[in-house]
Amino acid sequence: MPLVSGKLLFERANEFGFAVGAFNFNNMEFLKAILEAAQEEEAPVFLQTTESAIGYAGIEFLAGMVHAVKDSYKVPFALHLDHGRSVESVLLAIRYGYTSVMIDYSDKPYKENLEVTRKVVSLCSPLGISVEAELGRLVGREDEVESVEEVLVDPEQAKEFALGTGIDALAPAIGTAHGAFKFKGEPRLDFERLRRVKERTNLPLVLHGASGVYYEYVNEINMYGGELKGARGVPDDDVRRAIELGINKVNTDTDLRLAFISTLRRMMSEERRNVDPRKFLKPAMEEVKEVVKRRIRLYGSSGKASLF
Ligand SMILES: O=C(CO)COP(=O)(O)O
Ligand SMILES: O=C[C@H](O)COP(=O)(O)O
Ligand SMILES: [Zn+2]
Ligand SMILES: [Zn+2]
Repeated sequence: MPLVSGKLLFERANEFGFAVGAFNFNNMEFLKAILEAAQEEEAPVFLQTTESAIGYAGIEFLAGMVHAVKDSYKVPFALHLDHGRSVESVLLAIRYGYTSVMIDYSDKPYKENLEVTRKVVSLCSPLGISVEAELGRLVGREDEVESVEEVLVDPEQAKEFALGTGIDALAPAIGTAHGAFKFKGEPRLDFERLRRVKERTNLPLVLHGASGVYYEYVNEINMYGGELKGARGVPDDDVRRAIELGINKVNTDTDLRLAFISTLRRMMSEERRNVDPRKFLKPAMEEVKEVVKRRIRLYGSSGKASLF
């Protein structure tokens, strides 16, 4: 039971009005931290890997670990390809037993996004694999953008795209960005746009670039030799509001990285004679688990494993 189709997670979350946490992993430490946090919170989760995670560890390791431990956990989880950039990536994920994929052609012309996404749905849907796609673009604070209209999702187009592709979930760009530097000034999400996308599509919606970039971690990193001045994330209240307006999957990667790196930086500075990596990695893994639990609670998905 634990390894389930993303379709199931998306449908229940949309029906019951909460969001499932989607957490990125590249190695055993993050995967274990996510699964243990989910188990303790009795929450469903998406375990997700990007193409660069696959480039780093190898898909056979990443998928292999998930398949090897899947019966040791009781909560339902999906193995998801995050930001798949080609049909080949999707085919590879299918071959390795992923139960959910994202095809991200959002930076290509609309028609191309529509056609490729439709093709991915035709490949995945008969296999019970869910498909997420993206409309609009997520831009970092360093990107030069002429106008907001140009990069944020168009609700009317979202409706047409949903009908034209048959996707299971849509990631609408509403003003967030990936990484630790999301906003130049005050955080600003376009909630009205989100409300309209939900109204027009009634699809499960996904919030990318949602990390909180918590002050404690940023501060600790800066204290122990890091350089993250000006880092800024999405406030918890904005995440809650987005979920109220129809977000059903929230992607978090940066918060896990910050939890991990802040612990490593502190430990390596404090334990100067230690040469056993496990003595650094274990507390870093524990801190990742803590932040995953914190995020799961924020999403309202604690205890929701019982719905499956
Ligand atoms: O959207 C994400 C992965 O797809 C991660 O976003 P963050 O960088 O805010 O954690
Ligand atoms: O897509 C969002 C990720 O946070 C970036 O991940 P990546 O460094 O594995 O590509
Ligand atoms: Zn994208
Ligand atoms: Zn993303």
